[in-house]
Amino acid sequence: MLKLLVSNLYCSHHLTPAIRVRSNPVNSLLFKSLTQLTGWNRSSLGLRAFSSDTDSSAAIASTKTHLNDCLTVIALPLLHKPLIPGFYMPIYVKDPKVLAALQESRRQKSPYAGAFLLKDDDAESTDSSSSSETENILEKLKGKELFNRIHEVGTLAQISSIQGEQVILIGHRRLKITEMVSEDPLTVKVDHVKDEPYDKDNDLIKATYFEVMSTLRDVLRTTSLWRDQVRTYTQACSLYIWHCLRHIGDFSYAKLADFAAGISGANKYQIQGVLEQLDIHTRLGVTMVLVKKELEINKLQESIAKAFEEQFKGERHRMLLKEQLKAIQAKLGVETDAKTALYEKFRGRIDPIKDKIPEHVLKAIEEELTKLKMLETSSSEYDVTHTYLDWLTVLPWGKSSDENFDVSRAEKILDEDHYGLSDVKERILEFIAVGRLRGTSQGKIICLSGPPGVGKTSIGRSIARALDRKFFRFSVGGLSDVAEIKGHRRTYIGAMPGKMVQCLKTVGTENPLVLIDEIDKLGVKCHDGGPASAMLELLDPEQNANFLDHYLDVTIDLSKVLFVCTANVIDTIPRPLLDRMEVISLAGYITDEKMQIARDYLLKTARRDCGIKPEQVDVSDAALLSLIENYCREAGVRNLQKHMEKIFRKIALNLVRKGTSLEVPANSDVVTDTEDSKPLAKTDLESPEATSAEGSTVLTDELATGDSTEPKTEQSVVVAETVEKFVIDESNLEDYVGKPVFHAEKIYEQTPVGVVMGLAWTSMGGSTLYIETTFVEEGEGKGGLHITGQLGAVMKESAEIAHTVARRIMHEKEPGNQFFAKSKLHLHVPAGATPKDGPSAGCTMITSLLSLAMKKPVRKDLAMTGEVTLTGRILAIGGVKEKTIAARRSDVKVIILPEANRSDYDELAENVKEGLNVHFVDKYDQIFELAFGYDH
Ligand SMILES: Nc1ncnc2c1ncn2[C@@H]1O[C@H](COP(=O)(O)OP(=O)(O)OP(=O)(O)O)[C@@H](O)[C@H]1O
Repeated sequence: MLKLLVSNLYCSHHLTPAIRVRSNPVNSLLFKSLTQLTGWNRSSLGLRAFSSDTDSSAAIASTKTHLNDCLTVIALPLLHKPLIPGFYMPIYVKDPKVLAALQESRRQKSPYAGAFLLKDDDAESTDSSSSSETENILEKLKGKELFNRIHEVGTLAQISSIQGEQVILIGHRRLKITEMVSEDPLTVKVDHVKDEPYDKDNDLIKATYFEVMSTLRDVLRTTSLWRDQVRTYTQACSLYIWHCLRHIGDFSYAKLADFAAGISGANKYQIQGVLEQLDIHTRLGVTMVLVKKELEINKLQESIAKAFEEQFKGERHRMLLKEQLKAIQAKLGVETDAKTALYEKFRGRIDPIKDKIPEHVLKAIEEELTKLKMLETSSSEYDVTHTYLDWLTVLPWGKSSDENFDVSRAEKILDEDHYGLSDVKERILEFIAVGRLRGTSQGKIICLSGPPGVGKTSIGRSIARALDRKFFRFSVGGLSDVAEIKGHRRTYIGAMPGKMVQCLKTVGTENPLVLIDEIDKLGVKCHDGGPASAMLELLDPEQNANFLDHYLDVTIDLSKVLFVCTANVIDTIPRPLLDRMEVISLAGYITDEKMQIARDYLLKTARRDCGIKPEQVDVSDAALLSLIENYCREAGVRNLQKHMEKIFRKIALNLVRKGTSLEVPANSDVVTDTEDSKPLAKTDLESPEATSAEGSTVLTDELATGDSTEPKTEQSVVVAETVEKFVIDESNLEDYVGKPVFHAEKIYEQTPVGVVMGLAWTSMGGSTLYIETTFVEEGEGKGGLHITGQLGAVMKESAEIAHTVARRIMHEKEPGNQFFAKSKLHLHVPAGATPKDGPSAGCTMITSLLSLAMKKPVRKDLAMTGEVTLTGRILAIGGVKEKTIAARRSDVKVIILPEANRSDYDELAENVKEGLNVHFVDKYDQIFELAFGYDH
């Protein structure tokens, strides 16, 4: 309707007299834009004064014939609406005979024809017909049949131009058919119909005239399409409207009625009614009804627009509104093929699972689908809706993998994948057993904490395999943007959902096991603590049943997801998160354990990954031990694994160089060794990032199938005839991995006076460290302690306490000893570059100071740990397991631990405690005896 209005208005010759053109820049712009919008040129816009009922029409096209002479004309049928005098109308003439006749009449300087509206046939509804169907109707209608189908009253039309089949008509005056002259082309005799005379001063006519005029002004002002175009395209249009409005007053009563009818969105019969109406007052009355209706429609559109705008604020929704208006305007019910296909695709996704999709999500999907139908495919809003629907419909609504709570199977898988870790495995089995009894393992967050490379991630993967859940991993180390977790709002360009939604899409089930790596390195320092609270929202079983991703904008249920977090230390995990977690600690491995892991797991995996057969390599135990002790002194086995890979890569290169390689790709996981063909902990399709360097804060993710992937053994492998065997032992290890990085951890074979070994714990695991004290100078009143070694505040205080306690003990043991009173001492903790802190070195410091004061070294192979109070009480410390393992690594034979840690020690596995002589103390005096008594 509005579209018609625009086309009529632009093309109306009624308006052209109103534009008094002067040559100035604004007018030039005006005509430029009008010609752009209408496709008309300057002359065809009829810029000179033009009256539709006078001879001056010659100004538009040079004609010889006087209008009054046009009494026999070719009858042109009009399909969509009648031609109102003063308006132009392009039509398509397919019939070559009619076209030729029209061209001939132009050549003879009598370019006129009669334009008559076609009556509807009951069987054909031309309004809804497509253009091709319409052409068919016109092609079929000829001669008498056509004569019977056209309205009697029509318009004398000037043939302004003929381009191909397009003929442009300009309406001049009303005609009435009197008789048919010839059939092909249909030619008719016509009378020129005159308006009935009327009294210009009649108040009733005047009032109707003004009412039509003011309503018309309102229509022009309120038509949103006009306003939009004026705002968007060109200022010249506003000038144009301004001219229209100003000069409507210049129209005669009859012309005003015609103009109003022409620009209204009324249907063709209503306009035909205006055309046939010769009584001016009645014509004005009828058009008044039409324009008032137009105004009402405009107002309705306005209020719909406002309501929409209020409901959906922001640019995105304004665009949506525009699209909807366009859709209304064009009355488009036809979708493009692409759009229909897309619509069908989404329908195909949701229709089979409708009952499983939560109601609120289904509602959102349906709304978006309706919107998609109305949007233009070229609009940006269409793309946004398309992507949004893609996400909403692709999520695994109601789709879960069947959970397996078979404890013995789980035990087998855990053992298959990991050596040792019996306490950890036990905890996991307990967890699975509870899941079996409850029927679900929901509502728990497991946190695996421990130093790098101890197998936290791979344990997570094994749990997924044991439970038959899909596996997804992502790291949150250093993450500070909440959007990574909760997604971006859809209004942002390139908006994406958060990691969790991406995870669900990737795994395709509602109940995966999600491993969140490095939760202790979550960026909590950001001003609103965003990531931590977003994490809480994600992990907390109370909240995650209604997790709101900003992009999805509908809540999703994450309560079926099993979350496993990993952390190096638990101190930095935000407290509310930690409270909800079930922490399982992995302390690190002793040398024996590493040997087992290296031989039974890492070596085989590394060899297989390099495509080397078992009979081609022999790695001796001595070589493995040397690797562990001299190259990879770490709590975990990551570095050890890297060294193994390095060795096998070198062997692979040698094999290939010597041409004795197997004829399989180096990265193939084909093995012929049946002994080695048992599955080795591979639950997933590992991404390269999954084995990235320690401490990496790069956000990575990976997908695992959760299914066991048995190594392929059947594939045929051609083995070279002579298989060279590579033997790796201590003597040639350097050729493969270079010079040893570490030498013995012990700096001293026998600790000298003033030096005592302590036990420390860091996020990288446990380690041994020496406390060294030495005498600086002596003098009256010079007693004091200088401290170095990058010690933190707590450790510095601990040194001061140790100095005081040592002085008191010395005073008790040797009352005359003035050593502490007169000596300036220096206490240092190597290595100087490593920052250290904590109170657990208190007892070691006292012992070191007393050793110096008494000039007596402590007993051999002794290490200790414990916090000391000013009165000499020994308090509990943390990391007993890590410290014990570190002591074993350094060949310590005697360790002193606080009595309060006895139970922690008792819980340790026998192999960890093996060969250790442990003493539990609660007073420093006991340590004094143990360190200097030598008898024990
Ligand atoms: N007990 C074990 N038995 C067999 N293999 C192990 C064991 N512990 C660790 N590994 C292996 O060591 C490698 C490193 O383990 P993983 O990546 O799981 O360490 P992590 O504790 O997650 O380290 P980070 O804290 O750096 O993420 C893996 O290949 C893993 O299979």
